[in-house]
Amino acid sequence: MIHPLPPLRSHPLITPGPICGFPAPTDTVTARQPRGQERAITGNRQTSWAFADAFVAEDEALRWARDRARETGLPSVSPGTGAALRMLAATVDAKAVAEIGTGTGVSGIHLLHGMRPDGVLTTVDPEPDRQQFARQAFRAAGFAGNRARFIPGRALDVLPRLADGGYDLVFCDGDRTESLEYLAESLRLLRPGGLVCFEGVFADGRTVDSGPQPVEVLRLRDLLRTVRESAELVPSLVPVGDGLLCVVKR
Ligand SMILES: C[S@@+](CC[C@H](N)C(=O)[O-])C[C@H]1O[C@@H](n2cnc3c(N)ncnc32)[C@H](O)[C@@H]1O
Repeated sequence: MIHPLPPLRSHPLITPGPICGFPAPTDTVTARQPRGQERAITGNRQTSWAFADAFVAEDEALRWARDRARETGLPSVSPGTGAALRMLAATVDAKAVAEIGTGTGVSGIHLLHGMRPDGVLTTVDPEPDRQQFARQAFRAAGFAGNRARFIPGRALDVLPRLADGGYDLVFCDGDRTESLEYLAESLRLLRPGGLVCFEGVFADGRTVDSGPQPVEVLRLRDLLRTVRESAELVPSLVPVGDGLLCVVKR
């Protein structure tokens, strides 16, 4: 006997009414003039971008960590970038993740959510006050103290002390002028099949701007060229947040 599927709305995980900011259903579509249509599509693209960035909801601990970052004028990963990091950590079944640039812990919480329940995040930042906020945020998010190892210091002083091939994922969100050095260190730290991600490679649009650019943008371009030309790497530049460069080490 075939049981008819229940209507979608009656599923316990699906709430009736507008969800995730979808517009209300409509029966009528008004024909538009071509120019109006172009404007609408451009507007829809921006709305789609904002929709994608807010697609995965953030909890109280993440909001707290974001507020601490905002108070100190520190950028943190966007919700969409956080969701991508969480998904990527889950995809590689990450047990060991290294993070450059702890900040107040926004990216760290997302990474920990995606990692295995016994996974450990090693996070490096020269500012102990920021790491202290991150420690509190991780606790508020429900992670046991042994899930994170906080190392105060600059990445290029600390990373050489970490084990070769011992990491599933490296997330780089520190000093953009050191991007190429972070790549070299990350490739040493990663196991084959591991993943390195770089936050902020669009540099607010300056990476593709033809005008004169600061050294951090020139280094980001060097990074992009290097990963694109390497036969050992599988790169993808994901247009989320301010640009997330993801690179798999074969
Ligand atoms: C953009 S914030 C990181 C935000 C964090 N990933 C988040 O989403 O919450 C950049 C951080 O990198 C740190 N930083 C700057 N230079 C660094 C270096 N050489 N090594 C490691 N971290 C560095 C800064 O102190 C700052 O906390």
